[in-house]
Amino acid sequence: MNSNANPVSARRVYKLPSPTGVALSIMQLCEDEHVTVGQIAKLVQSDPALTGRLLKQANSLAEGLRPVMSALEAVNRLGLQSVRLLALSFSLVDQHGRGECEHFNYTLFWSHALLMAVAVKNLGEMLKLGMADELFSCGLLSRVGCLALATAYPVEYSALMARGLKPQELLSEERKALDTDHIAMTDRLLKQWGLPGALIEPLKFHETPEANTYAHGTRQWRLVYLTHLSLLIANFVLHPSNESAFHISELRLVAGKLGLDESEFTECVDDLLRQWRAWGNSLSVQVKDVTSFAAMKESQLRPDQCPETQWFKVLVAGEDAQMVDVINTYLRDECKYETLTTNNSQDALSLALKFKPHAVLTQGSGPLISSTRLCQAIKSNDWSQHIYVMMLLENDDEHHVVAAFDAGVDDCLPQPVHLRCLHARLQAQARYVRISEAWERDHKRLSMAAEDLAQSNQRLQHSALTDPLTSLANRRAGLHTLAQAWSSASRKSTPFSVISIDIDHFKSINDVHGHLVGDDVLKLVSECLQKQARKEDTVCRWGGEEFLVICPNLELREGAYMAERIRQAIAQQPYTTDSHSIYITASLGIVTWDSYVASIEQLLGSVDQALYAAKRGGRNCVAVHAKQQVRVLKVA
Ligand SMILES: Nc1nc2c(ncn2[C@@H]2O[C@H](COP(=O)(O)OP(=O)(O)OP(=O)(O)O)[C@@H](O)[C@H]2O)c(=O)[nH]1
Repeated sequence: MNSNANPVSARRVYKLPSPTGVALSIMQLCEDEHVTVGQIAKLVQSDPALTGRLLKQANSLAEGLRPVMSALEAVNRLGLQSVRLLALSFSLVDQHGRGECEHFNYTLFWSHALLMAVAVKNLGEMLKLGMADELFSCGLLSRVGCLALATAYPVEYSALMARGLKPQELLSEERKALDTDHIAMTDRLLKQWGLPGALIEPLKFHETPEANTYAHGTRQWRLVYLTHLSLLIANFVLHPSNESAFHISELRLVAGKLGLDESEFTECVDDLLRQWRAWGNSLSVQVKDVTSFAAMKESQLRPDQCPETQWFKVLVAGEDAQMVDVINTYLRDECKYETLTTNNSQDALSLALKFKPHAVLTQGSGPLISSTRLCQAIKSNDWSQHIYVMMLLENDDEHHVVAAFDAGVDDCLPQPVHLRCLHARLQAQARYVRISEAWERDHKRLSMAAEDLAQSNQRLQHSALTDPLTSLANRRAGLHTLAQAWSSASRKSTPFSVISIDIDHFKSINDVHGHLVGDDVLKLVSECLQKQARKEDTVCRWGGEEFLVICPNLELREGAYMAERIRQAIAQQPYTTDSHSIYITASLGIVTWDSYVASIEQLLGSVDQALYAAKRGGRNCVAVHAKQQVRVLKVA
């Protein structure tokens, strides 16, 4: 495809945030595998601001160590990879403090990014999830995709920003408008700049942690929640809202998921707020003067700081300018609502789209049809149908009232409007909005808790039935499978075979090479068994160095072949280290269900007898228990 055909993608090629000057030279020099610390330190020295910031970083990491005083010492202490990432990060902060994208708030972006940087670093270090400088850069650049979109598409992105989208709407709107989104852009840039892949991947889920597919509790999973928690902290500090109570409980919930208790978490947040302010001074990034997390929580929750109605937004649309003005002044000054007005009902819908009011007052003094149309339009859109629409009727006769309700209004008031009546009705609606928002929050919290519970139940169930060393089914799960196979075989009179495998002289492997090697040998044998088993077979660790393979629909003859194949596979796959190989063999017993076998215990007793016969027969061989007799099949 001709790239010029799409001006947006053409611009993308060269207009992205990138390091310049000394930082760029450092990044280029670091690509040379023979570069020395001295060469990098010399470059660092040529930029006094960078030297100062690296010294600060090097000294902050080294509690109790002698303070470093020179660029060379700082580079030595931090390491080349850290210096590279920090130089990149600082350069981006310096270069992109402002830009062309009119409605993109560059100051807020960096303030937020810096708070995320310190949060990811501090919490990540506390949770032992990575190296401090890598975590810092990862946090700082975790949303660099937003800056990239503002840089690459200043006009289009400015239009998106002007719409005041909710965070959860931003991604899809970016994709619609730009055919990409900030998460994809962040991913692309971080890969290009060489941040560690192990940090970049989990970062993709920092806004939507519930979408991650990592196993619960793994490092990757914890990194997802670490970056999500850092995002919540930064949002809480920098975007206080009337939903503070909800955000605080969300913060607690996520901190709890990461195993942080309340006081530990509060202390850590206070500490990172202090460091955020210090970094703000050093990087000339504007930060908020926040004293402590506890104080913030309190002030955000104090009713006098957040009047009960300040959050409630009303759009007043009507052609009678004087009346609109009177109503607006009353709602804004007396009722403390956030208001917006228009005298043109044609504009009202597009204004509603931007302003996202909780209520729309439409005045029917002009042709009633325009108010009715506005109401129909509001009620027919997904995004606006929940908005409370009140029509102010010039004439409250039966015909007009019915027509208004037919159009979908939620309420009507006759003119002249009694302002206190209007207020009372809007108050009732505000209460309703509050209750439904609280219900949604509770619902979300409950679903999160239910999801947690379901996950921990799953984990419990899994660990109750799984051998932790080999991840095979354990004895308990094996017994359950045996019972199922037994009942199916008795019902349908179909055969099933059980093969018992015991590693030969395993004790001496432990004695000679140590238990860790012994463990590895057990894992190797279990992998080998899984490879040899059919899809419908169950391989389980029966105990110690003994395994059981339960094979439905397998007759004795085929079972004996399979046992022999297993024996050979184990014998042909030694455990190898750099210095030596350990040759492993196993003895195997096999029995097939037959109607003369009275119980599972008897079946297990028979397979045991076969196994001991194989051991007595010289090991590394298969013995069969059939027709009340035991026979060694083959001695290797
Ligand atoms: N490394 C390791 N060793 C284990 C584990 N479970 C059991 N063992 C060891 O397995 C060894 C089994 O030894 P024995 O029962 O004497 O059997 P063996 O040495 O294989 O001898 P034969 O079966 O007669 O060939 C013991 O030393 C146990 O301590 C485990 O999970 N890891």
